[in-house]
Amino acid sequence: MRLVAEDLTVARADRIFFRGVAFGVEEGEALLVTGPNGVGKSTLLRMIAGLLPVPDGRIALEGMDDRSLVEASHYLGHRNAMKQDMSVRENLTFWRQFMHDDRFGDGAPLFEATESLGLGGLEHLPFGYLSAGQQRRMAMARLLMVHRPVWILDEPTAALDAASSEMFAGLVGNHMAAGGIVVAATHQPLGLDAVHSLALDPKDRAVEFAADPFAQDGIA
Ligand SMILES: Nc1ncnc2c1ncn2[C@@H]1O[C@H](COP(=O)(O)OP(=O)(O)OP(=O)(O)O)[C@@H](O)[C@H]1O
Repeated sequence: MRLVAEDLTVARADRIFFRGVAFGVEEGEALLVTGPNGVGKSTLLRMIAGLLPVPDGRIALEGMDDRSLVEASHYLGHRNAMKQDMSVRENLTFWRQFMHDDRFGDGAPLFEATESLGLGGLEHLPFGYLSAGQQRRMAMARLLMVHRPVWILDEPTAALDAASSEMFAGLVGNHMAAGGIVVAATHQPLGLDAVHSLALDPKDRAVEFAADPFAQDGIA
């Protein structure tokens, strides 16, 4: 299994940020995407996750003929994608049912996943009752509850204290040791081995408009 990008154009709506982006990430490796605010890290991650179109070039997961990159990926964005008024258990159960795929086998049971994140016993609470760091960690439980070989993580540790960041680095390290691939946008080192880095530099930004910059169609 290998995640590859070739001659990729990174663009959002009608704005082209970078051309010719390329990388390759093997099993057991991570790619850290770095760069200042607004440079295009989240845009690139959303393209890899299939949430934004690829205007030019190619992103693919090679060596998994029966599964597309989107099917093989977990995407943890800036936001946690959990309903504030629903309990933690209801939120996580929804995600397991929504993402379950027999081809990948079963993940950890709900209570084991929350325990692994140091949050066992809080499953009955409305998600909105948890602190910002607890919410972030609970959102990570779905990475454990549903197997996906590729984890796409947007600033995963932004709300976490040092101990929680270290715990998360351990989970990511386990995923990589089991042959998983990680792509993470981050402003902080994640403490991982086998890491490639892709620094998006504003100096290299293309900043082109692909079409009428005032057109509203296609705003993602
Ligand atoms: N929905 C959208 N439609 C059009 N442009 C957007 C949209 N969301 C973000 N942008 C623009 O795309 C550019 C890149 O944003 P992006 O979120 O990818 O940056 P980033 O590197 O992840 O930043 P940060 O470090 O602040 O998270 C920014 O100029 C931003 O204003």
